[in-house]
Amino acid sequence: FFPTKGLVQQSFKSQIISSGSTVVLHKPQCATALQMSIPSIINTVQRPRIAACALAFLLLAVKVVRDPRAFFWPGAGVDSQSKAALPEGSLGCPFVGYDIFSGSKDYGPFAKLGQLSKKNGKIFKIYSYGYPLVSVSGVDNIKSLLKNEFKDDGIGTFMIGKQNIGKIFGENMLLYENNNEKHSMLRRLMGTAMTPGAIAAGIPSIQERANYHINEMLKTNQAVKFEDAFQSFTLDIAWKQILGLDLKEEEIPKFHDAVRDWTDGMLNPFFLVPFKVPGLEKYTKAGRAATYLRGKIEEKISKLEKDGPDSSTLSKLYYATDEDGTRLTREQVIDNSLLLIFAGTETSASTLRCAALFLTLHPDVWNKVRAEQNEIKAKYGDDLTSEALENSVYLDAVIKETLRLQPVELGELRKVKESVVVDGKQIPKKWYAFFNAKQTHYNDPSTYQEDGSHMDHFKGFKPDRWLSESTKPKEWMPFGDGRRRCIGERLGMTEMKVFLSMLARKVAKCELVNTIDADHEIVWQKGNAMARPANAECTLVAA
Ligand code: HEM
Repeated sequence: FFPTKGLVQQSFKSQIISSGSTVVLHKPQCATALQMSIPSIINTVQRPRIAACALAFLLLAVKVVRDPRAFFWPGAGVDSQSKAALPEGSLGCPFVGYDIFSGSKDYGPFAKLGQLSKKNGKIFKIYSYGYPLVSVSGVDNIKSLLKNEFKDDGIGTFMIGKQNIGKIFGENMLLYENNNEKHSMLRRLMGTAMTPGAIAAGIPSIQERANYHINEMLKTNQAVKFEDAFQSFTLDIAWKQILGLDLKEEEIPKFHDAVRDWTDGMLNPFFLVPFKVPGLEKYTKAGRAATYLRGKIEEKISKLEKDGPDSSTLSKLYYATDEDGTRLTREQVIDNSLLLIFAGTETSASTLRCAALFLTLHPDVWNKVRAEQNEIKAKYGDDLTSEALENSVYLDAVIKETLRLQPVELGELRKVKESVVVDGKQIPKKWYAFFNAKQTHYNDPSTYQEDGSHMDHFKGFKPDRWLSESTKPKEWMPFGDGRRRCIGERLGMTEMKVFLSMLARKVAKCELVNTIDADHEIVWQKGNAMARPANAECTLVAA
């Protein structure tokens, strides 16, 4: 009776007073008195409460009945104006959805997304981490979605959101620019660093770094880890080619660690908290790494101002000038140099690790790569040029086939500003859409096999399919599409080709040591942005 104790007494009192006599209440009488008084208690006290509860309940029931989806999966309301149906697929567990980021040993990152992609059609809906999402696959569907990018009633890029990034990530990065004009301007100016001529000028320094790492691997008699070699190689491209730094041998590991600490910080969801509070960033590893990297870029800009342009990407960004004389600001140069490191390192290193794995699993393919490189070397000499790389057609096919099997699985999330219809399916306003490259590759009619073997790493890796128009995959988009298509595609392809062509010239045989488990399956790392074989070690035999 706790909440109504006083009122029960009050009610008794009123009955006693109304009978006009003195009453001693014994226990049974007490119960009867209580029974008698319940209606009046309810009348006096509970009615407003019950009424409030009932009203709330009613409102809730109306909400659930009117749009159960929006209730159980907040944010997943439907645009009732649109006649198009929602995509197929289930939103998953109410309020929670699916953990699409979860990976597994036999699949790698995004195993859950992979499972859902296999189960559903080309366009399907899911709910994850509080967001209603639509996965879009198929080249035509993806083009149809992305053509709305940057329109006021179209789609914008979501990810973390520019306002949350702060000093550590850089507010001027192309990746977070959702303003149409600003994005176009940044891309035009940054594009000058990615032209065929600009990339060709960087080939000698990329080759020098590839040679260094391959020679280091060949020096040891032990098994070497792909991971170490490829990550160090792409991190070297970052300081040597992208930033154009002249690091002393002893400073190279410091630079590598700084990039790793900085990117680890950015990929950690908790990092955003300290970086929203100005000044706190310097107390974190990622913040200190960002300060070091910014310092290096500042030093290089001062050098460029003193000595004039050189062949680095940073120099191209610094001197890029638009037709109307617009140039990138100092902050734009710094932030976007960092972005190129962020976007280019992990992607190229992971793809190289997969390519090396597939080449070691397929000695026949490796031998063909070697035969081609021997011919190229005989024709163009030891020094790699853009011509030599362009004519390395089989090597090109190896990399494309690697990216067909292991593309970036989850494209950037785009928030849909006004409902769009793709292939007859509604993607409602305020939902998020992303392009699903792996499902696109899976469903490509020119490679499709009923048993799924066209995506199998053992049976499906066939670079030869790229050599003829009739067998060439038609649905291939590992670099995305539309206005945000990867700006570093040419540089990435060049880095990967340079490394693998030097490897093929210097190494006769690679044998895997640790990568395949007892069930003869490849073991994958689980928690990265791109698939990477775990424990990938091999022994190398020099050519
Ligand atoms: C194997 C190598 C690579 C792959 C598979 C890859 C893939 C991608 C993908 C899928 C996107 C997103 C496109 C979209 O959302 O529409 C992207 C964007 C981007 N990539 Fe790459 N990338 C690679 C290498 C590089 C390299 C080497 C760089 C630079 C040095 C780079 C810089 C960028 C940038 C700056 C963007 C954002 C473009 C924008 O928002 O306008 N990428 N990349």
